[in-house]
Amino acid sequence: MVPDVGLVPIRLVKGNLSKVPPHVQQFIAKYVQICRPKGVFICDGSDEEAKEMTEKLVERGTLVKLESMDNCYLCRTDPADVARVESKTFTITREKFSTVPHVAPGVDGQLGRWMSPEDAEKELGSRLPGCMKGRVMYVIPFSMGPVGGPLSKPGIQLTDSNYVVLSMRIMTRVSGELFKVIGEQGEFVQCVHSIGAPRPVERKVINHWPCNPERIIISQFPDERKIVSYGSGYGGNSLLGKKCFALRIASCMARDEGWLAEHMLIMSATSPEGKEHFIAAAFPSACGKTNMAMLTPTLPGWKIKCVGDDIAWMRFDKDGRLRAINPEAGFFGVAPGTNTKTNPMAMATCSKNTIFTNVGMTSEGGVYWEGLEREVDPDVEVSGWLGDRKKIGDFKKSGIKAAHPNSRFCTPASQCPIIHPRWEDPEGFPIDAIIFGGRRPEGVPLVFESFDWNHGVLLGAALKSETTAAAEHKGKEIMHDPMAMRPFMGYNFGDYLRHWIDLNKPGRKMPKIFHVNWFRLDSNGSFLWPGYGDNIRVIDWICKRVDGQDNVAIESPIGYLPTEGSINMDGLNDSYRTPQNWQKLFSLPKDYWVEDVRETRQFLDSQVGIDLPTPIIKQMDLLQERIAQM
Ligand SMILES: Nc1nc2c(ncn2[C@@H]2O[C@H](COP(=O)(O)OP(=O)(O)OP(=O)(O)O)[C@@H](O)[C@H]2O)c(=O)[nH]1
Ligand SMILES: O=C([O-])CC(=O)C(=O)O
Ligand SMILES: [Mn+2]
Repeated sequence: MVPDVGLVPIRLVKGNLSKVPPHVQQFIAKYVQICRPKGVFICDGSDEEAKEMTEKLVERGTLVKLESMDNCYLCRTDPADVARVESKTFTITREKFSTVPHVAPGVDGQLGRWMSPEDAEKELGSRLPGCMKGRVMYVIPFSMGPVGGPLSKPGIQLTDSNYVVLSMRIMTRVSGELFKVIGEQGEFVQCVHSIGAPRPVERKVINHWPCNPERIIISQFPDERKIVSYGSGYGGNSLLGKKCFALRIASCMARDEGWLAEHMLIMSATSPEGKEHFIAAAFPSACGKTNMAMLTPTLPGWKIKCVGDDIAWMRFDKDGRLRAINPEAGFFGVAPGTNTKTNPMAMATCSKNTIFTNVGMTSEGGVYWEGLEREVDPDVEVSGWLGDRKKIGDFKKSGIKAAHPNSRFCTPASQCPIIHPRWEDPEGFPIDAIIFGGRRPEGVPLVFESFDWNHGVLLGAALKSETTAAAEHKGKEIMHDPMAMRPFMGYNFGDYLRHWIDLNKPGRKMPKIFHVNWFRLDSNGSFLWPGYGDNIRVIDWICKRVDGQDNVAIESPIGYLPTEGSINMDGLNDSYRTPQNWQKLFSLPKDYWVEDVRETRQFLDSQVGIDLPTPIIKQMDLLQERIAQM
């Protein structure tokens, strides 16, 4: 029920309600009525607004100014609020099976979590009323994609967290202009966020980071294009434009409107001959998208340009090309492991105007995390994300991490030195290749190519990876993460696969589909492949395939593999260039693959059940037959 605006006093702290279209006013009024903030602040996205807010947060202690950097700030969260909480993330639809597949009886479904509208009302009804008492409700008008662009979508986020306001300004396009756009278009995605800590707070506030981790709920209502998130201030839980909107809600919009919303980076690779190829790649969280999107090539003559590092919205144009935009405006990147060797472009990007969360801070007011050992003076003292002060070496010795493994930088994409000069082109870029990949310590070669589109969709559906710190999982295990979308699926995964398969229509130029694995290990546990900038060697091969070179690939049971020597190893350490190493990188142990495909089949059968599209079942049959004959 939407209350009459006239009946609800919207006490404005700042901003101008007259520019806000009536239906947006109603949305605000409804949640003022429910959440009871002490006032409403309508954001305009201006720099002054950010400056004022930042100063206030520094005064309060929520942000620490990083004195040796340019307009950079450190935020430390409550240690109980450091990652996405998949177990508390739900999709709410009337019909259960529009959200989740028909899993086999007795099987615990892993592809999406459904909640009934009645239960959602109960859960939210016990949380939202009065949840913003004593706090200001900020109204953030934002656009995913360039404002007003043909592939773009607007949203309004209500939040009681200033950290979220500042981060949303970096990650999305926040602008008062959007009230006009929404006034004209009508539609917008409703995003409601509360940290769940009304004043006076009942739970002890740690690190000036009020939150309510015991009661977290992240709820998506695809039919209403609405998101309600409660209890967490962190990342994908709270920056609602990102995973909740641009993946979970947008994948439903994409299903309805015939396009794709995917957990993919977008990059361009220009060969020494000057030919530019556009690539989209899906790897699960913390598996290398940001790194690949802006890699520094070690092969001479290649140029990489970054379009996006996490999310791609893609739609076929009238000429049958799949065009991709990056709906985001910033990078929310994993800090540990990032340094001037592995990812110099990310280091340059986050050297100014950046908010760091849960990293360490040097006594000089710089940042420190695991991976920066060689770039920070070893004699300098670092205060870790938990507040303990030690020298770098002592962190190492004690086994305590200076930065949380999921600590992040939140930084404007426009600052990336190799951002594509047309990265904000509202029409997007034509994708030549789609890559899937994960952390696969065993059995899976560095790169292979699907035989065709449907086989490629199976590669995505069968994606697995070792778990990382990006979500609440404990320990390392190989987990299925189909299409790198398991935590972000907005609807029934069987329907989603069907949607992918149905995209292949006559007259369309379908991208080629590949699978990569930078993470295969030697018997002594070290990586067989140098990774990072050397991944250009694999991209080089992929581009050759896109250009139709037949002599660089041979058929194998799992797809086309590079012919020996067709990956350029020039300049690599001798140990990488031996035939033995090639063998280790590309071997297909039969026992491993027999078991892998059996396990994948069992996973898809039990998890997707009768919703599994016939073409995927057929692809599984073919794969299993080919492997049996190995
Ligand atoms: N060995 C190896 N590690 C890599 C490579 N690329 C990335 N990594 C490591 O993987 C971790 C995550 O990399 P990111 O690029 O931030 O992952 P992401 O997919 O963007 O993660 P999200 O932002 O969570 O979606 C970092 O610690 C990297 O150092 C690679 O080619 N080889
Ligand atoms: O959602 C987040 O918190 C960060 C992210 O990009 C991911 O986990 O894939
Ligand atoms: Mn991500």
